[in-house]
Amino acid sequence: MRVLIAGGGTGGHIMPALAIADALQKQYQAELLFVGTPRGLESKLVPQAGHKLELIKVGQLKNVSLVTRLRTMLDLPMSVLHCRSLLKQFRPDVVIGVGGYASGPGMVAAILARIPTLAVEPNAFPGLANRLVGKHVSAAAVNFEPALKYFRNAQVTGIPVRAEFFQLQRRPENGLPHLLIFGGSQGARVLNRTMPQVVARLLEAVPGLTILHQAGARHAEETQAAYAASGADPSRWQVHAFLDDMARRFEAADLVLSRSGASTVAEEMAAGKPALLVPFPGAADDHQRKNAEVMAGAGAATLLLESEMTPDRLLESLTAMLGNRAELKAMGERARTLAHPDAASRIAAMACEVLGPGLKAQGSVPPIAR
Ligand SMILES: CC(=O)N[C@H]1[C@@H](OP(=O)(O)OP(=O)(O)OC[C@H]2O[C@@H](n3ccc(=O)[nH]c3=O)[C@H](O)[C@@H]2O)O[C@H](CO)[C@@H](O)[C@@H]1O
Repeated sequence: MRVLIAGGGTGGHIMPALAIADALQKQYQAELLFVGTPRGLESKLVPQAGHKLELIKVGQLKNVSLVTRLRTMLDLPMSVLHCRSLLKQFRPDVVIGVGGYASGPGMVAAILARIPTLAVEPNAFPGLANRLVGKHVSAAAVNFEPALKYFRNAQVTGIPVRAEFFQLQRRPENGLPHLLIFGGSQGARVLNRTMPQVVARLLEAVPGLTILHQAGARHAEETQAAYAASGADPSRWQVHAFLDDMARRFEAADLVLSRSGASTVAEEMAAGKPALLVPFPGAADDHQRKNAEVMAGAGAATLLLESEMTPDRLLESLTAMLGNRAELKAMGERARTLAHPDAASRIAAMACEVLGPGLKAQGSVPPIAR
């Protein structure tokens, strides 16, 4: 079967797309083509993973000036036409839209050409592209239940997370507490600025606590300096620019303080880690807040809005959470029940399900577990 995967932008879109591609190749020997934009992370990550990538021009619509929005609107028919010619050349049996810039034109072109489509939505509130095509797709795979209503034939499959997040050792009952702080791939300025103001008091309030803080490449130096100037015992905290071995870092943590990007939250669920979530308020349509609400609603995380996050409120929340190990453990277990270890294979199976019966008969397509 031939599958075209459209979309990208940030790691949050492209990482799940690559995992789905992997499952499609392994389970169904699928032939793949990615369609993305030159400014998205896909232009680096997709060729690196050994896949073919076609680039189209698509502008931004969210959180940009009116002029940029108008230009994007004017460019859109051209992007759809470009996708249409790619569809003619590649002749996919199904088009998967993973959200992000190239997803909208790719899916619109497929729907107009009556090619089966599968939308993948990582966030609790879908992005603009997926909201526009949601009711016209053949089926949709979503990460969170609140997103179901925006699509036709939608199922909660979760989004793929690296396998090692599911295989972590449980924390020892009586070990010294450890806090992991990270703000997504670029770090979170508000965490970088607020933590140094409270770290000395936090370490005093929670005996034995150690902290690992990922600050992002651009802010690591100043965050490190602010921690150093805080007077906190330097043997009990570390600041890093980026963490390559995130699963191991999760394993060592009793609590994670983070943003609530879709993959971040999915990894916390997979790892069974309780979290204090501070959604990025600038995320399109405030979707990080909705992602966080799903985890908090299940009793697996505490939600702290950036607008309400004074240093004292942050200190209070961290001290209260770290001071109650039994509750942290229970929250972690609740997080684990929300995880979806079979997300990639279920999404690959859904891609097969939306094909016509003739094509389905060519591959061994397992029924979708409901
Ligand atoms: C600012 C913004 O709009 N971000 C969006 C973007 O998230 P973005 O791609 O930034 O964030 P996600 O939380 O989805 O993923 C971050 C990924 O980076 C990894 N990581 C991070 C730091 C580090 O040091 N090492 C490391 O490996 C994490 O383990 C995770 O796998 O796409 C997501 C999926 O649509 C959205 O939910 C987010 O709201």
